[in-house]
Amino acid sequence: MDPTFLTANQIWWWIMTMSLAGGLLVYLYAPYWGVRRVPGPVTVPLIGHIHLLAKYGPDVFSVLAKHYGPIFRFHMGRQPLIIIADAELCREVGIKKFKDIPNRSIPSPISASPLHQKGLFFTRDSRWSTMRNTIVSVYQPSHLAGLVPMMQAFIESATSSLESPSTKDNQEITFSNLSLKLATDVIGKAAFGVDFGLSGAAKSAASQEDSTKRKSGDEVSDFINQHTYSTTQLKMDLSGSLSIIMGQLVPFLQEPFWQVLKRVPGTIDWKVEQTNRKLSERLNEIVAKRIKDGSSWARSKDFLSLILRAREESSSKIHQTIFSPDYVSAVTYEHLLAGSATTSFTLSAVVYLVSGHPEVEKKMLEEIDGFRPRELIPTASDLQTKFPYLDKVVKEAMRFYTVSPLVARETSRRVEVGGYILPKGTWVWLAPGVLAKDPKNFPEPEKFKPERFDPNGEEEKRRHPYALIPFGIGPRACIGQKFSLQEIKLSLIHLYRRYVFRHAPSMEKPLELQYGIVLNFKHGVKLRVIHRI
Ligand code: HEM
Repeated sequence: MDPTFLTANQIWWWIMTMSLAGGLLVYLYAPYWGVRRVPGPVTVPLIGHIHLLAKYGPDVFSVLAKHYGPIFRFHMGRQPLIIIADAELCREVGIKKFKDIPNRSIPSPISASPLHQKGLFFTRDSRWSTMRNTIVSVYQPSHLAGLVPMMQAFIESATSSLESPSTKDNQEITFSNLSLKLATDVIGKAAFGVDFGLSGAAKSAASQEDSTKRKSGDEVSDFINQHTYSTTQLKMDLSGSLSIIMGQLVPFLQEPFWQVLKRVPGTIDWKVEQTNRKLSERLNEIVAKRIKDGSSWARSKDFLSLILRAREESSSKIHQTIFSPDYVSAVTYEHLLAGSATTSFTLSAVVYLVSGHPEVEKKMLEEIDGFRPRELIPTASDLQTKFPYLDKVVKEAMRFYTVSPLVARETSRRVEVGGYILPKGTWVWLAPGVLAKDPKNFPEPEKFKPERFDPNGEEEKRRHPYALIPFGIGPRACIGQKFSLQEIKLSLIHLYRRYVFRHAPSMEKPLELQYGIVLNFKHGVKLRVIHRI
């Protein structure tokens, strides 16, 4: 046979191979093509820019913003993100063009988890607005004000170990553990009406209005372990499960990988599946029981009861369908997810920063000590109006360590942003973490200076109104903002009436952070406790 001629079979294989290679190239480059005019670094096939995350850590977006300007491309594997690193452009995306960009993109760690997808965070369009309008009523100021005694009871409980006679000055504690237990207990009670009992002995006010019997210790810690595992596996870099990694690199392979690996005992995917299934079953049980018990939760003020009541009272069929039991479970669980790690991180960040800045600590103590009598628990209104310096300290800590440095959005139609036309389905991510370190709005951004928020100061007057957006922006901004600030300020007042803190010798310098679904402390916040009284 003449070797220069190919057989029909060989030609067929050649065409197939070329078509597959061409198809794969189109698949890998299609999302890039629509946004190719937006500037960005050169992409590495398959991994995109993920290696830059490893190189620069959480600062990667500030580094890229300096180089490429206020709007640039960052590829998570095949998926381009259009990063918005400018306050005015954030206003454009989050508020002015909200109708064109109303939803969040669903990152691959979430796409395999219906539990995480059915909450408010990832629901879309009209389902989201109906859910949000109902849920928002739970955050009325009068309801939040009524939560102060419950929050205070958990704060006292969580900090009671610091007061024990055996506790000596200079005792070293991992404050971030204490604050996570506290925040999880508070949100567990507020969301489910269940006392998880992590913060120590449950105190009276927390237990009094408890319509649900306290669960046994084992059952609760099991639930919390599952919650922690499920949350910490939602990783954005390449350290998650194999199916999540595939989802980052070649998204269409995520589902088949997940379907296979979740059946293979010992793999992370299998463990995640087991955990999420148990978590969902547990949540569905709580919801089903609450629906069955009917009148017994009629006066309960927890989030789950309020949602169920709104659902019962609504004559609208749509309402009942939108709040089907699985969505009620998801949205209630989401509170635990969205409200515990974020609030706890912020509280720990404040205490860590104040411990290293005695001049800030002095002013804060003067203000807290000036609120009398000493035993008086501030009301919600006191918290909002009588602690202006504390407000500045919390704001500055949230600027210094922005717990959600990125806020995900997705275009619903073709839209122009910052001079670029973005096709429908483009992932547009706001970068509050970059804005917070922009010297245009925050001179000397690496200095911890609560005074920069002085309303009469030049810096505050000159600053763009959306330069600090740790809770996001526009109609989709954080629903729990007032809830968490109330809890954080109440905790700080309780703590600083009794103690001050210093960095423990075992605390690393500089502080190391790690990227998960939100920012976290790599080795915890370790402090020495000094009694004031
Ligand atoms: C310091 C504490 C917190 C921080 C920094 C924080 C931050 C955020 C951010 C940045 C967003 C995205 C906003 C956007 O897309 O514009 C968000 C959304 C959300 N947060 Fe928070 N959060 C905190 C506490 C809480 C708490 C305590 C809860 C629940 C009680 C909560 C529930 C939610 C929910 C449900 C959403 C989704 C809202 C929607 O899509 O309509 N968060 N949060």
